[in-house]
Amino acid sequence: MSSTLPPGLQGEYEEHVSGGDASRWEIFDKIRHYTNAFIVQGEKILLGHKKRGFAKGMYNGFGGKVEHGETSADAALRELEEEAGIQAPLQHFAVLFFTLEGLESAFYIDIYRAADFSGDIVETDEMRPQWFRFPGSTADLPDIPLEHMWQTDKHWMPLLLSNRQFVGRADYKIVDGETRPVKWWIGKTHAS
Ligand SMILES: COc1nc(N)nc2c1ncn2[C@H]1C[C@H](O)[C@@H](COP(=O)(O)OP(=O)(O)OP(=O)(O)O)O1
Repeated sequence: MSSTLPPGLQGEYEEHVSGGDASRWEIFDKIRHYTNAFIVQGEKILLGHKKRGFAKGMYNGFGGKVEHGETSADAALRELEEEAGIQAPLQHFAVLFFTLEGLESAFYIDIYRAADFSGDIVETDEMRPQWFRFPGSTADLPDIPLEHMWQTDKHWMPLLLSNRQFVGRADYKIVDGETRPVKWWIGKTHAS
């Protein structure tokens, strides 16, 4: 099954969803390592509204570049504290690999997940944190704002919420002035 994985990914996964078969996978020279952390508690998930820089105006988990000399796990903890003011027992959960037309490096993103956290959630210069309810939940919270997230997030968000590990790749291009996925593949762990 691993032979079906797109370049940039490793492991044993079964196809969950794919698209854009008319395109070939983009070739990449350089990879930049990033993290992205999600607090998933009961039937709610904590997301941040990006206030500046890359992907300003979009919602995402909390994360950023892994700095020189730092492990991915250290970077995930640092970015969560810098962007949301909290500490959490983050567990490595998934890997996403993206190329974005116009950027020199591909993104290799370690996704982390935790159910608990400590500290007070605070708005920072970079992110405004907010809780959202799971699809189907009656909690008094807004729905996950998928229309203001990266377009491929809707394919793996159900796996994150249902605690199914996954890997995925998407190649994004500028089409009619909009950044859109032209080819994608998401794989999930085999059912036990
Ligand atoms: C293209 O698809 C993407 N989808 C999702 N869901 N997340 C993505 C995608 N591409 C990048 N990301 C994530 C990876 C990181 O968590 C952030 C980007 O981090 P940022 O550029 O803000 O990194 P910092 O180190 O915080 O940067 P500055 O210190 O320069 O602000 O998006």
